[in-house]
Parts: sequence; C-alpha cells; structure tokens
Amino acid sequence: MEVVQRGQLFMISMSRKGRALGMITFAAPSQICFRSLQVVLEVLPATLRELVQSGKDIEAAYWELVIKDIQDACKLFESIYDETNGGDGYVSVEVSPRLADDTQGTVEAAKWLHKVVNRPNVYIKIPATAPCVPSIKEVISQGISVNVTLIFSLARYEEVIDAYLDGLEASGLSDLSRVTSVASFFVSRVDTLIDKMLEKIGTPEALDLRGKAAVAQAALAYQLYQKKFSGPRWDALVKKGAKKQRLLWASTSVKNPAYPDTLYVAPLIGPDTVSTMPDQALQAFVDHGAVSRTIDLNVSEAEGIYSALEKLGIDWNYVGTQLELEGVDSFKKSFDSLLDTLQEKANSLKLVSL
Ligand SMILES: O=C(CO)[C@@H](O)[C@H](O)[C@H](O)[C@H](O)COP(=O)(O)O
Repeated sequence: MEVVQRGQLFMISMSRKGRALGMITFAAPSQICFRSLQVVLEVLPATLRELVQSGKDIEAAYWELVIKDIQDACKLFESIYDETNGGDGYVSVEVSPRLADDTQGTVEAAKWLHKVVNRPNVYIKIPATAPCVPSIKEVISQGISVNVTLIFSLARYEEVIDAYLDGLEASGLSDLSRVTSVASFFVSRVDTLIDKMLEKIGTPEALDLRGKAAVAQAALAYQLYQKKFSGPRWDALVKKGAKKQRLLWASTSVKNPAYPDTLYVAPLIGPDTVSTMPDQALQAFVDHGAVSRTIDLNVSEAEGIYSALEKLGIDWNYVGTQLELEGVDSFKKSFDSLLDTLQEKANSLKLVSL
C-alpha cells in the first residue's frame, strides 16, 4: 500500500497480492479543471483570447482547455500506467453533466472525448444515472475505458457491473486487457442523508445507527464486487484478458466533525479498491491511518446494520435516488459555474461574448 501525491491528485491502492502500487487519479471537471483553469486564467489569458477570437464559444473553448489539461495529466501518469501494465495511472475526464439523462448524447460525447484526448490512460467519466447505464455498456463495447461515477446504491451498482460485463461481451475485441473501468461508489453522502432521517425518527436505536450506514453499504458493495467478478461468466471474459472493474471510493471526506476523520477510508481498504481523497482526508490518513485489509473484516455487522436500517423504515432505493439527483445537480452547478467564470474572464478581456 502506498500513498502517492502528485500536485493535487492522490490515491491509495492495494493490489491483489497486497503489493504497493502506484497511483490512479480522478477529479471532477470542477476540481481538476478549475485548478488548472485558474492557472490558465492567471498566466495565459492569451490562450483564452485566442480561442474565443478564433470563433469558439465558451463551451468549445472550455473543452479545448480541458482536453489539453487532461492530455498533460495523462502524460504525467503514463509511466505508472506502463509500469503497472495498464493497472493504474489513469486520468478521468467527464462528459458534460448536462447529458446525465441523455443515453445517446452520452455515448457520442464519450466517443468524441476518447478520440480527441487520444491517450491510452484516459478514463471517460460517465454518471451511473438510469439513462446512462446503457451508455456505459455501449461505450465499453467500443473499447473505451470508463470511470462510472455517482453510484449511491447497491441496486444501481449491480446494474453498473452488468453494463461493464455486457459491454465486454459485446465487444468484438479479441484482447480485452486494455478496456478497463472503475465504479465510483460515493460514501460520506450516504451518512449525511441517512443521519438526518435517523434524527427525524429519533429513537435510541435510530440515533445509535448514525454514522454507520455509509461504511456498511460500501462493505456490502465489495461483497457484490467479489460475487460478480467470479464464476463461469467472468472466467470466460478473463480468458480474453478482461480486467475487473475496480471499486473506487469517492466522497471520502468526513462531513460531520464528530466522526473520526478517517471514517470513510480506514474501514474500506482491500484488494483492487481505490480510495480517492481530498487533501484533508489524505493528511489525516497519512498522519494516523493504519494500512491493513479491513474491507471484509465485519461483513455480518454490515449486513446487520443494513437490515436494521431497513426495519426502521430507511428505504435504500429512495436514498440512492435522492443522492443521485443531488449529485447530478451539483455536478451541473459546478460545470455551469466554471463556464460562467470563463465567460466573465473572456468578457473582462474584452473578447467576443456569446
Ligand atoms: O466523481 C468522483 C469519482 O468518480 C469523485 O472523485 C468526486 O470527484 C469526489 O469524490 C466527490 O465529488 C466529492 O464528494 P463530496 O466530498 O463532495 O461528497
């Protein structure tokens, strides 16, 4: 196990054999691009001026900046990708969140991004909304690697795994080893919502379950992962070089300061998982986190918590749907605000406005 930091991007990962790995990295456009766009805006206003003066609208200028940014990041991680034989060293770029309910639009956007970025270690990031699950299958079948984001429930996670398996099976490729995927399962937000519901219920039993739902569900997701990536169907794909779709823990920073600051990292360490961490969570883990396999230490406890919550009236499907709506909405807001910032800058440079 190893913690790697390059610039603002981090990963902790443990390989199947417990060997320390390099890094894989992910960032929503709001994170990676906003940081780099700040640099662009401060240091290179000429780039933006040139782009807009060449007749591009702000969104087209945005994509041009993002693509260059992602290509540079891919280059930075290329050696890790090569050293791990395509296991790590990826960079994600997300299709426009405005397409989250558009199956075919998402497929087209993913194919376009994959083509223009043109790097082997790029993940095209697609949200796990109901309309985009078929897009995931289609994009995987075209040999494009995917980071499936915004997964909040076990039911949707199973659909995402099936989309990956269906996509691999539908692909005409004889060697599947370069088509990879991660399933980004969001953790802390589950507690944020369920804690509120438990407080509303207000009984001692309900209050005692606060801060336990997210890790319990994540532990069960790992059980599902192990089940789905074994058996005859999976073995047939392995013969063609297929790689497992790794589980990636997203939303790992603690939102309730009363909880331990490594709550969403320490209990979720296991083979083939990826933990993404913002700076604060990473610093906390480096400072006092312990590295050992924890993900399947307490499976029966996780099952108990999951069903105790159900018995209290917590509807896991409602939780998943609600968090997905909020997640898509917040990705859209980040995207819109980024475009607004870019437009303001363009205006201040006395450029052509839209
Ligand atoms: O989208 C992915 C992974 O696909 C995440 O890495 C994502 O960028 C971040 O983890 C989340 O947006 C952060 O979530 P939160 O801490 O705001 O709940």
